[in-house]
This record gives sequence, C-alpha cells and structure tokens, in this order.
Amino acid sequence: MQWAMGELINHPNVLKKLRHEINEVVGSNRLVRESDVQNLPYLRAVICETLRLHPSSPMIMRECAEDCEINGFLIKAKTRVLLNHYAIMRDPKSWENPNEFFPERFLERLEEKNRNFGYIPFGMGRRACPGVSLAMMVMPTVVGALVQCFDWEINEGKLDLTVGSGAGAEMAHALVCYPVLRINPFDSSG
Ligand code: HEM
Repeated sequence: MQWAMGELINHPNVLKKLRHEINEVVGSNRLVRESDVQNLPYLRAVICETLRLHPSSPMIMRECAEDCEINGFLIKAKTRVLLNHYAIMRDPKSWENPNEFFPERFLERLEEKNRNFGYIPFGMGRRACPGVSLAMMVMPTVVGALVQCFDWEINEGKLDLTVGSGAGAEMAHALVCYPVLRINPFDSSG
C-alpha cells in the first residue's frame, strides 16, 4: 500500500483520475467500502499496476519433483528453482514501457496476461497465495479511502521511489508524506 501511495503521489494525473472515479461512485458523504471495490475499476487497476511493479514477494522458490527439461536445460529432481516475479512482471516482451506506472493497461486484456503467466504477484499453481481475495479487497478499500479523504504533501518535488536491495524489494527510502484533510465523510454537519 505504501508503494501505491508513493506512485500516486508521483503521478498526480493518476491520482486525479482515481479521485474522480471515487467521487463519481462513492461521493463525499461516506467512506469507500469494500462493497464499492467492484464498481471502481480504475482503483483496482491502480492496485494491480502497483503489484506488477512492486510485488511483495519478488522471488519464489520451487523444488523439482522429478527430472524435467525446460528450454533445452535438464533440471534434475530436487533442484531448487527461483522464479523472479519482479523480472517477469517487467519483461518488455509482455509489457509495453514495462517500468512505467500506467494503471490503464489493466483496464483491458488482463486475462490474456494472466494466462501467459506474465502477471503473477500472488504466485501461480497449487501453492499460489490463498490470501489473494482478502488482499484484493482490503488494499483497494484502504488506498481508496486515503485518496478520498486526504491530499498528500511531500517535502520535495518528487518522491525517490528507488527499489531497495533487500530480498523483499522494499523501498530504499522511507515514504514520508503528510495528509491534509480534504473531506471528512464522518462529519454529518458538512
Ligand atoms: C498484497 C498482498 C499479498 C501478496 C502480494 C502475496 C503474495 C504471495 C506470494 C507471491 C506467495 C507465494 C506463492 C507461490 O509460491 O506461488 C504467497 C503465499 C502465501 N500467502 Fe500471500 N500475498 C499477499 C497477501 C496475503 C494475505 C492477506 C494472506 C493471508 C491472509 C496471505 C497468505 C499466504 C500464505 C498462507 C501463503 C503460502 C501458500 C502456500 O505455500 O501454499 N497472503 N503470497
């Protein structure tokens, strides 16, 4: 979620478009709810694009159950294979301008990308993440509420969103931003 907020702050046009969608669908008299998520395609696209660029598990591991051949390479049984999600989801063969934060790409043709294993922030197969439904409900709701209720100020012109060198590909620099109240959906007097 901090990557989503960082990308939104660095892409004011995306933030504006997202806020417009939330204003249209939810309005300002109540907070974004989980049940709104299905009616907020651009919000979902923002979360999908964030997970593409910043998967929380950039690498996963598998152990071969039996000898197999992949692209002409013999992989012996019991070999441990690392899958690089981070690289797969930035592969220029699957993604146009792969390093660019562009949520619109998820408004169409997502299924096709899934089938080609080009988009796997939650892994794939029988050990894929069982928390995907919960995550894809909670993250949009929280990010949606943060965008709905607050403007976000930062110290300099742009945030430094360099990816850190750790195995979790976390932020190299802590996200520092300041909320400024826009609307208070709990304020019945307004
Ligand atoms: C943005 C949120 C999340 C992301 C990006 C994520 C991503 C992943 C990934 C990539 C894996 C490895 C899948 C594989 O090996 O193919 C995984 C496994 C797992 N995740 Fe998540 N996850 C998220 C949230 C959650 C939540 C909310 C829960 C539980 C409430 C959860 C529970 C698990 C469990 C139990 C596994 C191990 C599954 C297994 O080995 O069979 N995850 N997750």
